[in-house]
Amino acid sequence: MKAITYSSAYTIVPTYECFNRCTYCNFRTDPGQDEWMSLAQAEHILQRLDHVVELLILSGEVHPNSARRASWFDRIFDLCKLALSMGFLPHTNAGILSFDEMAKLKTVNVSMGLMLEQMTPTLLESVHRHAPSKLPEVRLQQLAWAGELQIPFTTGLLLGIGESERDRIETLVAIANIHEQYKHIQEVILQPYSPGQKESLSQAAFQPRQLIQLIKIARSILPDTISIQIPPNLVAEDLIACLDAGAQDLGGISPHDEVNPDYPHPKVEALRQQLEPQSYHLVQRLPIYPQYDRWLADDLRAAVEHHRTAGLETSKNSVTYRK
Ligand SMILES: O=c1nc2n(C[C@H](O)[C@H](O)[C@H](O)CO)c3cc(O)ccc3cc-2c(=O)[nH]1
Ligand SMILES: C[C@H]1O[C@@H](n2cnc3c(N)ncnc32)[C@H](O)[C@@H]1O
Ligand code: MET
Ligand code: SF4
Repeated sequence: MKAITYSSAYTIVPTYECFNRCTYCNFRTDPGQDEWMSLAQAEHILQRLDHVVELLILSGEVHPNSARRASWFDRIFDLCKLALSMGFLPHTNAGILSFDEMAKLKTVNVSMGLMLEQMTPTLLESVHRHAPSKLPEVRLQQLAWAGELQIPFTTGLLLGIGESERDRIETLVAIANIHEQYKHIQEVILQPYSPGQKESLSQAAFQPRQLIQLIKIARSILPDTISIQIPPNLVAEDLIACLDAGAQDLGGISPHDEVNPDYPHPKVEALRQQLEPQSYHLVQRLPIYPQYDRWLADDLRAAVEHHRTAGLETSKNSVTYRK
């Protein structure tokens, strides 16, 4: 039996407003068109969650020069603090951050994330023409800063947005290189672009056959300690083939996929039933991988350790985490 991991997650969205206009996005609204999530609203939601460990804070972006940037950042910080105080483990992906913002968020997150997406600059003339946050060198710099700050980090590729096969390999090599320097990448998401209702791009989804091939290539480029994550709701009937190719993680399983709202996440029990007959054992993990616990400040490390021991006591399906 091979272990396949997932995280029991819930996603909150501080705001859907975003100054970028990625043509494949089904998430964003225009700046000023969305009311931000209040702490009271968040508390109301969080109080009702059962069996959720990870709180994923996923946000649209307010322009760094906007007068509202500071209050946007403060809201995200406060939401993380609230989540921690209620026993959840926060993982934030709020797009591009300043070094100072990233350093502050490290104090209230057990891990963070940002998709590198693709390194090729050609996309700046197509899907990212109106998305200043998607400059490849800016995103690569974010990964470097996360490394300098010793933040356990999740990144990944967005596939099928106009890149070539060679571009994908270059992006994987860029991730491997930055990890070589800082050793901070805990997982890489291979995210097939999947068309939704709201976007303007509206092209065919990334081909499963290509995804399976890419998982094998990624496995040969990335070190073994980096887990390859695939979203089960976007690969549907090809899930087992993806696992056979070397993917080991299914990411955060939450009631809604906020990024791909047209593709609901399968239930954990349904996934388990799909995996077990194929000799794959579904195991819950935390949003931080055990080898990074030592990078956390004392309060965060205590929260994580609480979950690791609680998990071992209450679930016969949980992993024996090794230090
Ligand atoms: O439900 C989702 N979770 C997404 N997650 C959540 C992710 O699966 C988990 O938060 C991490 O694996 C940590 O447990 C992301 C996290 C990142 O850091 C970067 C990108 C994503 C993308 C998605 C996504 O499209 N849908
Ligand atoms: C949270 C991450 O989700 C990815 N993302 C944004 N839109 C889509 C889509 N239509 N399909 C798949 N992934 C998407 C982006 O790479 C973003 O960084
Ligand atoms: N805006 C951020 C990004 O694209 C995170 C949310 S995307 C729906 O990287
Ligand atoms: S993908 Fe992220 S950066 Fe791009 S428009 Fe959507 S929310 Fe904004």
